[in-house]
Amino acid sequence: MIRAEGLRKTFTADKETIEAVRDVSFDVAAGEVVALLGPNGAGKSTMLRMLTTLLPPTAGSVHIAGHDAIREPGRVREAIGYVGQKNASGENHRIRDELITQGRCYGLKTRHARHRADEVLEVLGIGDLAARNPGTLSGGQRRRVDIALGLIHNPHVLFLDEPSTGLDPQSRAGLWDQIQLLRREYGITILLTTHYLDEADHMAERIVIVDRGEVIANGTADALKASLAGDWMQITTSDAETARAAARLAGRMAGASEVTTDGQSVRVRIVGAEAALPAFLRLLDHDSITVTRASVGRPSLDDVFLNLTGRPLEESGGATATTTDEPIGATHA
Ligand SMILES: Nc1ncnc2c1ncn2[C@@H]1O[C@H](COP(=O)(O)OP(=O)(O)OP(=O)(O)O)[C@@H](O)[C@H]1O
Repeated sequence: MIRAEGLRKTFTADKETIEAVRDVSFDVAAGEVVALLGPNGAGKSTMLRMLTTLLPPTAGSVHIAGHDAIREPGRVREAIGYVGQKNASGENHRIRDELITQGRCYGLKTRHARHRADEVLEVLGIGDLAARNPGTLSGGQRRRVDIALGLIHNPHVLFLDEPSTGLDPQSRAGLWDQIQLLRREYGITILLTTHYLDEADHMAERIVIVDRGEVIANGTADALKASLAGDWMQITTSDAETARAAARLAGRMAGASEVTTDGQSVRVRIVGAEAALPAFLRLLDHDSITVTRASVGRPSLDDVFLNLTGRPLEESGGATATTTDEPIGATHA
């Protein structure tokens, strides 16, 4: 449904050349929800603007729903909805009227535009706001109006540029549910950009990680975590010296890639942590090391980004506030 091949964009500002997007290629299948995840300035918005015909690429090609975005921009615009970072609605018109006007701009007959306006308001859970002016809405409600505007002409593909930036956690969760519902109701293909790890993890079936204008990884969250970061196991001992002795044992285990201690605790990044933990506990027992707590867990997407780039997404201008490693089990000795 979406195909980008060898996409490049070079800007010139103050005699400086900025390679915002460098040789990017990826596909999105019909009905998929894919997130472009990367820190501020990674090139996500620039990619989206090229995919949606708003910006001509310096090189490369874009096909959406079988249409060439450079040669047939009109056909592409008919097939897509685009929700940018800024609010799309004005301040002073009633929401339903604004939706109908937008539908008319897309060539819908007035009756059809009214019907679609009611339908999208209902699907997005904002039917009761139809007569309100956008200026009176909360951030989360207003973002839903933006999405309603992007959906009015019943597009095959919806592009969302940072859909939940600036929203509180409750509004973000509500918006995610609505976007999932859209996909279930309409089978719509969705490509969103985000610098929130939890948004990519929660929303997307596949994640394309971008950094400095390039795609550095592409896969499901589970596959990226499994292949690029490894599971972890953690134990707590009686004191710091014992923890250091346990860490030395962990370092000798097959598949252990990173061993760290923090006071009485030892954390080990290891392939197949669930299977490795009993073996580790047996080694510790053999050396008479008492363990008071043991757990295993999966890495977060932040670990994936760190492994790929050598720096955490947060330091790179991404947001990790609500993301932590996911525990997959814990035992107490
Ligand atoms: N019109 C422009 N002129 C010059 N440079 C630009 C222009 N638009 C974007 N850039 C630069 O291109 C790079 C990529 O910007 P882009 O907005 O695509 O990143 P992003 O990943 O969407 O970031 P954010 O998450 O902050 O929105 C940045 O270095 C940016 O400063």
